[in-house]
Amino acid sequence: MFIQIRDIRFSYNSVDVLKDISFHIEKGDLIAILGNNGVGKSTLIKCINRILKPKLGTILIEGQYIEELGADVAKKISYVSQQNQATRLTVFDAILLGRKPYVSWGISDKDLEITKKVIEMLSLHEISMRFVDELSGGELQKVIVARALVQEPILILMDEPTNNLDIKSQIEVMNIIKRIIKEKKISCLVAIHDINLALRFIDKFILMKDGKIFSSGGLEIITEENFNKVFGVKVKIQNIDGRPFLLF
Ligand SMILES: Nc1ncnc2c1ncn2[C@@H]1O[C@H](COP(=O)(O)OP(=O)(O)OP(=O)(O)O)[C@@H](O)[C@H]1O
Repeated sequence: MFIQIRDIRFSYNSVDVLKDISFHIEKGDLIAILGNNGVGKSTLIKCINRILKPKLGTILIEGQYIEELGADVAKKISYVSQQNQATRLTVFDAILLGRKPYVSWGISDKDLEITKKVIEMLSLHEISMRFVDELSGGELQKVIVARALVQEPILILMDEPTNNLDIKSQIEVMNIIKRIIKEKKISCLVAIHDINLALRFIDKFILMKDGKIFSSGGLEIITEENFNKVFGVKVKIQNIDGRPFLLF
């Protein structure tokens, strides 16, 4: 298996937030983590990225314990966080920063080459010399995704990548994520609040409730019964153009 998350437990002070979380991620998977505010989505992402240290449990990346990877974790996993500060850097430099895990004695031709390729891939060439703090929310988000990509990870963790974006930018960012997962044969785990956006673009889900996985799987777990229990509200799910759509 590509990535295995086994029996993860995590508490802030003595409050248990994650309780025995286990699941696996296959190559090419795009998985949405869905659940109410405070259920532990961000905490789970931070545990996988080792920003937080779980109290119990193991994570295996391509069969290797994550602890054994040391600083090389940053070459395997990239992280798009909820808060992204716009800085006084050009788009090119901000994306190049994603090569940091590989830079030892200075920036190499390979670092520049990969950065240029990703800029091309995400059609950012026209804004590559603009300052990041002068970009729109959607442009900035694409830059953040680009920075995660130049890291050449096998897994991208994303915490609300479409927050504060208009509909057009949300669709654009989701399409980019889907395309990249397919082209690069990597995997992506996304915590996302916009359920209908997730249902439109994503085919695998982890439904979280009370710090646990309530259910995980494909579109078959997207049922009114599951959603009523997970979100604690009565919802209706309808099929529109072959995709489920949530009404509430
Ligand atoms: N640094 C912290 N110290 C103490 N408690 C925290 C800390 N960060 C988060 N928590 C608590 O842990 C629980 C899980 O938080 P987390 O941010 O993982 O949830 P989430 O599902 O991502 O929420 P949201 O959907 O609102 O982003 C919440 O009850 C939250 O208040």
